[in-house]
Amino acid sequence: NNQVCDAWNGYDEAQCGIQASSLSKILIKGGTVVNAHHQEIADVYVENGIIVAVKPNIKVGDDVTVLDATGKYVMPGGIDPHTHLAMEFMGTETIDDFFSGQAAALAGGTTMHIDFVIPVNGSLSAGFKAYERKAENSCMDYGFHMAITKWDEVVAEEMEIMVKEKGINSFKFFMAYKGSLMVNDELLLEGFKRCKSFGALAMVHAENGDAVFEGQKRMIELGITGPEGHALSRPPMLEGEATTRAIRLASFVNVPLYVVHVMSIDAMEEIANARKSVMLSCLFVYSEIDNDIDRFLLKDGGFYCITYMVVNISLLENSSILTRSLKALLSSSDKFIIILGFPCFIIFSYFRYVMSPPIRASGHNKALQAALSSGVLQLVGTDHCPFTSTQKSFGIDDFRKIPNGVNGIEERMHLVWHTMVESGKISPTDYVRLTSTECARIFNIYPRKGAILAGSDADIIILNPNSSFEITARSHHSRLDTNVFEGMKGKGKVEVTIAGGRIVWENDQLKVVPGSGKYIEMPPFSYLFDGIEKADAKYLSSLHAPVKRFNSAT
Ligand SMILES: NC(=O)NCCC(=O)O
Ligand SMILES: [Zn+2]
Ligand SMILES: [Zn+2]
Repeated sequence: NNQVCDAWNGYDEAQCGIQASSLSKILIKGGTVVNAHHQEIADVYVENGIIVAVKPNIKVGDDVTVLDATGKYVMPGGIDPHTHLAMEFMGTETIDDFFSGQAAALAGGTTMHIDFVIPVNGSLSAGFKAYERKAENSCMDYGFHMAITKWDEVVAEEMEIMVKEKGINSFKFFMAYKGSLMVNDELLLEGFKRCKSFGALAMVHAENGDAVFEGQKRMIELGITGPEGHALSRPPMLEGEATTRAIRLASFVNVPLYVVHVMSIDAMEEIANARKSVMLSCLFVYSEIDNDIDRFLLKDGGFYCITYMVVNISLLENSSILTRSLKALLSSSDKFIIILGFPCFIIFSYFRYVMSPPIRASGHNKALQAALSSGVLQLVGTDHCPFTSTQKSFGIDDFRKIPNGVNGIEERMHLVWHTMVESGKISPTDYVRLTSTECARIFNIYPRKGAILAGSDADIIILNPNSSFEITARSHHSRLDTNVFEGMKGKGKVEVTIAGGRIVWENDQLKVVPGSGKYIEMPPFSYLFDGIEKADAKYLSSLHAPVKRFNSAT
C-alpha cells in the first residue's frame, strides 16, 4: 500500500510491507473481558468503530470477522497520558512523528495518547495550529495537553479559548529547564488560578530548575562533563522540593494537581503525605509513574541503567578508587560524588538513558511500584521522547546538551503487565485501571475511552498471558535506532490491537491508515473538581473566627 509506505518513510523495506486496515464488523469470542471495575468471560461485538454488545454467546452472520480469544484477556486499549511526538526540544526534534510514534504504540497495545502542545513563542493558538498540522497523519486517536511557558494577558485569554473551543482540559507547567520552558512561582500561581476557573487540570514537571542549574555548574567546575553529570546535577531532593512546593501552592489555590513522571521516593513521599494530610484534604494530587521505572525491575534489583552500569562495574572489580566511587554513587543517590575517569564504554551507553527527572539509583523503583499498587500513584505514562544516537551525541562534550528523553510508547503495556501483573503485585482489573481507565476518567473521556462497554469506542487489545515478548531496536516500530529496554523479555503479549474498530495489529503485522486517527476533545470539569466549591466555602467560613477575634482584640 503506497499511501502507507509513503507515510512510513524512515522505515526499512520489510517494515514497509504493512497494509491498510479496514473498518469491519468484529466478534471477539470467549475471552476474559476485563474492565477496571469487573472481569467476566464474554463475547464482544463491534460495528462501525463502536462496541455494540458485551455478553456471552453472541451470534453473528458470515460478514463478521471472528477472533477467538479463549484463554486470553480482552481489555481496553492503553491510553498513554504523556508523549512528545515531533517535539522541538533542546535544539532538535524527537525522531518519532505522530504517524511513526502512533504505529509503534498500536503494535504495543496503546490506542490513544495525549501529547503536549508546546506554544510557539509563547502563543498557545500558534502552538495549537502547529500541532494540528503535526497530527494530520495520525493513525490512532489522540488528545492534547498544553504547556504554559510565559505569562501575560494574551496567554490568560488563550487558555480560556483552548478549554472552551479547542478541547484541551489540562495545562503543564515546567518547574525545570531554566532558560527555556521553566516558569517561576508567580506564574505557577497565576496559572493554577486560571486552571481552576475553567475546570482544567494543572500538571507540573516537578524539579527545582534553579537548583538544577546550580548543580550543573558544580559538575562543570568539577570537570564532570560526561553523561554521568546529568543525574548527579539533579538529585532526588530537587524533585522532592519542587513536588512539595507545587502541592502546597495548588493547595493554597485549592485546585487539583497532576504531577507528571514521578521518578523518586522523595517526590512520591510528598505526594503520599499530601494525599493523607488533613491540611490538604480538599486537594487531589494525581500523579503518573513513568514506565521507565518499571522497566528497571525486569533486571535484578534497581533501575535498569544502574543495573547495567553495575554489570559493567563488576568487570572492574578491585580496580581502585574508581569502583569504590561508583558504588558509593549507586548507593547514595542524593549526594554529590566526584567521579574521575569514568570508563568510556559506560559513558557512551549512558547517553541513551538521559532523561529528566533522571533515572535514579536502586531502591526508588521498588518503592514507586509499591506506591502504584497501593494507589498513592495512579497512572503509568511513558514520556515517550525519543532521540537517536546521533541526536544524543550532540552532548558528547557537555551533558547539558544531550537532548533529554527516552522511548516507551510501544513497550509500556508489555512492561507493566510483566512487571506488575505477572509478578502478582496487581490484578488484571488494576492493570486496566492504571494503563487506561484512570487516564480516561482524569481527562474526562470515560466511558467513551478506557472501557469495554456497549457504546464505548472499539479500542481493544487481546493479550495472551502465556505468550512472551522480547524488546529489541531491530524489531520495534519506532524510528529510534536504539531502545532503552533492549533485550528485555517477559510474559504476556499483546497479540491483537483494534483501534477505532480496525484490526491494526495481528500476527505481528501492522495495518495502519494515515489520517484515520481522530482528535479527541476533552471537556473540562472532570470528577476531580467535584467538591471544590464546597471546600472553598469551608475555607472562607474558617476565616470568620480569626477575623472576628482579631477585630474584637483591636
Ligand atoms: N522527560 C524528558 O527527559 N524529556 C521530555 C520533556 C519532559 O517531559 O520533561
Ligand atoms: Zn517533564
Ligand atoms: Zn514529558
